[in-house]
Amino acid sequence: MKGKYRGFIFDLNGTIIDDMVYHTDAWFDILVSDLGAKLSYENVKSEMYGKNSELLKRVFGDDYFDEKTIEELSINKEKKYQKLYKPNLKLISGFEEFIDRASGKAIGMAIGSAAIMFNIDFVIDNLNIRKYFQALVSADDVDKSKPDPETFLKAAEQLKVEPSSCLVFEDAPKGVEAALNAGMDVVVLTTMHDKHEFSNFDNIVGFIEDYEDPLLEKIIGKG
Ligand SMILES: O=P(O)(O)OC[C@H]1O[C@@H](O)[C@H](O)[C@@H](O)[C@@H]1O
Repeated sequence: MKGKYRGFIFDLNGTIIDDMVYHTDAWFDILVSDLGAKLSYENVKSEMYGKNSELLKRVFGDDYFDEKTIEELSINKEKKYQKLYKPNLKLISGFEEFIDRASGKAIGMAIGSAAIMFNIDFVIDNLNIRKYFQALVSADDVDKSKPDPETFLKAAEQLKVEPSSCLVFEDAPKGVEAALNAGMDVVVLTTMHDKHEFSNFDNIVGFIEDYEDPLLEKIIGKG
């Protein structure tokens, strides 16, 4: 496996930071408490993929909100999320050491997220990790988000690495599906979903809890 990959593409939420519970809480507040959607907490969790606009249209129907309202709801959700999560904002264990080593081995590094840039900026600037990434692809940069492959294909293009030489780091089944659609292998972070939820996929090279896992040494080598 060592030397197979020339680009690493990281999902953001649940992959670089362990924050999915804060997204679920913020979405539950907006969708259920404020807007009256008939969804359980578990339903909210399973609807939470893709762009905010895609999620709102999936839950309420395509024509329920105008674009201006969708934009406002999306920003309100992220402000709520950032307020809830900020006191706990931290990288998943071993992440910075891992990307620092990968950078030293000339592996290109990107973020490919369904989050809007407002959230990507919030994470990478507060944690001071912007310097590691040569490409950032957010919800604002694609027509269709995950499970569509556009996010990861754009990241590969910006890194100037063939999709087949990119390794994606993801925590969500829809993200693994997006990587499969892009022709990319995946390492799955088990922060939010159990292993059995990924049994349909054949592009997974391994499951890790954090970046201290020995699997990563097999991928980039020692030192
Ligand atoms: O693609 P990522 O980085 O996991 O981000 C996904 C999440 O990004 C959040 O900003 C959205 O509001 C969530 O609904 C979505 O699940």
